[in-house]
Amino acid sequence: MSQAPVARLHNVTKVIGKRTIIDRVSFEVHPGEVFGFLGPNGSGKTTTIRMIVGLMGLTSGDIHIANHSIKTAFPEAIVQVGAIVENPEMYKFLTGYQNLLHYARMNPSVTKERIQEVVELVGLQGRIHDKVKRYSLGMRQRLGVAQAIMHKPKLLVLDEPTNGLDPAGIRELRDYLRRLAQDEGTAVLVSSHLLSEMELMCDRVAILQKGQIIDVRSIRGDRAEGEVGNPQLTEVQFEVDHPDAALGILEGQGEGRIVDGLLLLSADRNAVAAINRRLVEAGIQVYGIRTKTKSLEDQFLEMTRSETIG
Ligand SMILES: Nc1ncnc2c1ncn2[C@@H]1O[C@H](COP(=O)(O)OP(=O)(O)OP(=O)(O)O)[C@@H](O)[C@H]1O
Repeated sequence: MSQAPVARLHNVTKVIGKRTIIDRVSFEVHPGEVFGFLGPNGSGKTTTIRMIVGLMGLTSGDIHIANHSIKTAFPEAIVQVGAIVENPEMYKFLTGYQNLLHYARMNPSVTKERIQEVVELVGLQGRIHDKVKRYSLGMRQRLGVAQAIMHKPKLLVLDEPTNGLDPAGIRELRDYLRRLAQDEGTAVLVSSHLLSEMELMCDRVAILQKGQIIDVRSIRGDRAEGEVGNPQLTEVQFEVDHPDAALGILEGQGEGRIVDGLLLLSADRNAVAAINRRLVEAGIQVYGIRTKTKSLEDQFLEMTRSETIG
């Protein structure tokens, strides 16, 4: 991507007491991108987000927002951030519009035209003059997002925005976040512990495990409609006469193991033919080869399984 990143985390580390909660986390979020911050409960998503939005200091490393360091140029950096980290405070006895007007008064740069614009962006135009107490959870969240983007921040940060939403609410959230990213060029950072939701919503995800980033990957673009997951990594099953010998021959060709007399390899799909040739040339009889494309779901579960086992 050629455009400068809106958010750049570089070796962000947080130590609380003697525990390193966040360990050298680095990633970038670009303009117009919906970026997922994915990790199991307790992996450190909220802590990282609190540092990005200035609610918590860093132990080391740095965060740049629109090229301003939050350590050395905090006011310039933070003005470019809109966020919903905890539940947004709304006056339930006022209408959605009155709530937005109330926040707009605190920020002289926000015009009535801008309020109208954000109301349309989040799709609340039909209900904006209803009292907030009559809003569903999804509508309250839209109002929260409308409020967070009123001052045209370059970065919008939402911590677990799908929590409590039904599938229709999640779909709507996805649609208006994409509209926001496309129409206003906003970089959107959303956290979640649910991969299935991130796959529907995001262009890229970073996977966090025990305070460390273990993977950053694209999850859109190269997959067909309805197909889930990234087709690059494949689990290949080789049925051979001597699995142990075959495993030895393939040492260094990717992760391998023997299960029920079958040799299982995690390998790039394109490498399968070369692996087969190597086995045959070494005198191994190959009776069958089966490939199974690992979905991002499989990989995420594999990556995070150690977390639950301990
Ligand atoms: N102020 C604190 N003092 C001590 N430990 C903390 C503090 N804040 C967070 N932690 C610990 O840091 C780890 C990461 O917590 P964090 O809330 O960032 O994770 P998370 O990925 O957002 O999880 P969840 O989805 O459950 O909120 C947890 O083990 C938590 O207990």
